[in-house]
Amino acid sequence: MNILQVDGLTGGYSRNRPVLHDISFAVRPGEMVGMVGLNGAGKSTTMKHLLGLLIPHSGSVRIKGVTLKEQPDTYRAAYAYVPEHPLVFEELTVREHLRLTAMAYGIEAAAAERRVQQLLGEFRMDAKADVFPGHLSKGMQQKLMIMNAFLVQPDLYLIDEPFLGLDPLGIRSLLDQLREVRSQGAGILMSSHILATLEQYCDRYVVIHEGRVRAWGTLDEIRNAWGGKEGERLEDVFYRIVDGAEQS
Ligand SMILES: Nc1ncnc2c1ncn2[C@@H]1O[C@H](COP(=O)(O)OP(=O)(O)OP(=O)(O)O)[C@@H](O)[C@H]1O
Repeated sequence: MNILQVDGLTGGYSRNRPVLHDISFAVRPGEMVGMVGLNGAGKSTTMKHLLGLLIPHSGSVRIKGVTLKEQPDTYRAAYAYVPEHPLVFEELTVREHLRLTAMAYGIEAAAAERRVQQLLGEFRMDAKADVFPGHLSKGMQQKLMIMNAFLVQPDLYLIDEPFLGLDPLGIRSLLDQLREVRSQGAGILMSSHILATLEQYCDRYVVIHEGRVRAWGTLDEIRNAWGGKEGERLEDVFYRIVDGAEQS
């Protein structure tokens, strides 16, 4: 069973002006899917539907086989979300954020402390463990969001443009951790404009353009569908897809 299944999703911010049209794609357990598209293509709007912040006008979003309406607790407990812009509580330190997340997800205290320590080390945040977010750099705040997600160890990771604020070591740590959770069976959906990095890590791609899926599958499948040459890079295929769409 797919961990995430999006079928014919039409939606957006107002009923009479949908932003997304008939979006379909899926994420399997143990798979990383890259979501790509130009500014305004509909990636964040898609994410908001997956998070349950927007309600589909038609079509459906299933996580672990259930819609948010059918089983809200199962649906919400199955994913962790890393937003593009960090959302932090000003009055909680880094460690307190992580403890709060552990409590909210019912993670046993001793196990949570061990994981927190590991994550602080992995993301080079030991020295900042007892610091308030207002005293962290933007990239460090982003690391806090990322550590929260890995602490929960969900079945599905939803990650919005993670690379822009992170330093090269932070990016490496994120990708290493994602590889590890993927090998343990988690599904990952990651949106990004950094196509060269996505290409190194993702198993499949969904290309969104003007609110519609223009291409979906492995790089080979997408290349074949768009008449690409063998070995052509994601960036070049992407360029032809959106350029072709503009001209059609
Ligand atoms: N809160 C909102 N209310 C109404 N329309 C919105 C809102 N947020 C985004 N939109 C519109 O929805 C469309 C898709 O935007 P979205 O934010 O999903 O794009 P994106 O692919 O995430 O772009 P980017 O790469 O710039 O983050 C755009 O036309 C945008 O103007």
